[in-house]
Amino acid sequence: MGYAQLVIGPAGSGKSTYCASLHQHCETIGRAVHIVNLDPAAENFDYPVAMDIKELISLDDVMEELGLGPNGALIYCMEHLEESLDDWLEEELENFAEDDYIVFDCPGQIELYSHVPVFKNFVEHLKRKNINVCVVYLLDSQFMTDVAKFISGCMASLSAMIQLELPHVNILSKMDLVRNKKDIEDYLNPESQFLLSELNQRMAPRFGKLNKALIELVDQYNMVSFVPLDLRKKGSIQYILSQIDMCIQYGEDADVKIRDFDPEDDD
Ligand SMILES: Nc1nc2c(ncn2[C@@H]2O[C@H](COP(=O)(O)OP(=O)(O)OP(=O)(O)O)[C@@H](O)[C@H]2O)c(=O)[nH]1
Repeated sequence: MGYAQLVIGPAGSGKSTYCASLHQHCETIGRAVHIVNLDPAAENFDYPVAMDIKELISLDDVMEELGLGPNGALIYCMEHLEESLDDWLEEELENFAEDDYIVFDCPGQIELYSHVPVFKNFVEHLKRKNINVCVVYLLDSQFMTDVAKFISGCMASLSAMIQLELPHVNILSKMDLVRNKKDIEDYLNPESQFLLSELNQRMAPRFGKLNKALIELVDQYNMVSFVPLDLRKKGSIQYILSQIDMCIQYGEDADVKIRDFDPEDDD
């Protein structure tokens, strides 16, 4: 049995930074984790790259040779990955041991998880290899300055949840940039009518029913349960890792002791 995280989220939400911090943390606690780059446009990495899609195909080559723009070229690259699941991916996965823990750092184009079936097929392939996969969706905490951005971020996460049908952990990234916790509490409290009243204020009255339905959808899918990630706090990444481990049943048989961590603690 192997284990994997599929790290997704909008562009710039902090996916690669999370992967690098996770790698560093695992190194400190003596736990093996392999980070894989699945972004054909990525250039610089703060973690050792265990496997790289750019060895299969690179965005620059596709743009140059096919005369495509960045978005078209990205879709082309990912469709090429999809076509190469049984050969390139299969061969690359052979370099890992059966019970290895792999973290896939994915591109930020959100349509890859909502419209295009590439990641659906990618995770199906991993499942056939007996790998337990968890989706880790990062949302930038700065989205919580704007109700429309927050709702669209939630909807994107929800689409990925429905499309990929995997255990799913939502992370609120860049918590070090949140000056006042009160600012985000309103967004995360389903009881407060804050989101609905903000949306209603923004839009014409005829959208009232639509706004209500959207907010109910967010509540029903438990989308408000975000785990905060504050890289300044020592226990933050370990807390997130333990949540994900639980989802994919990693280390169930091992005698692992994880210090209880309260994400609200400052140390
Ligand atoms: N303050 C702060 N900045 C962060 C944090 N995480 C990421 N950043 C910054 O946010 C920017 C984007 O971070 P990345 O990790 O490259 O984000 P990404 O989601 O991998 O981006 P794409 O690959 O473009 O989709 C960089 O400038 C990071 O330094 C964080 O926890 N706190």
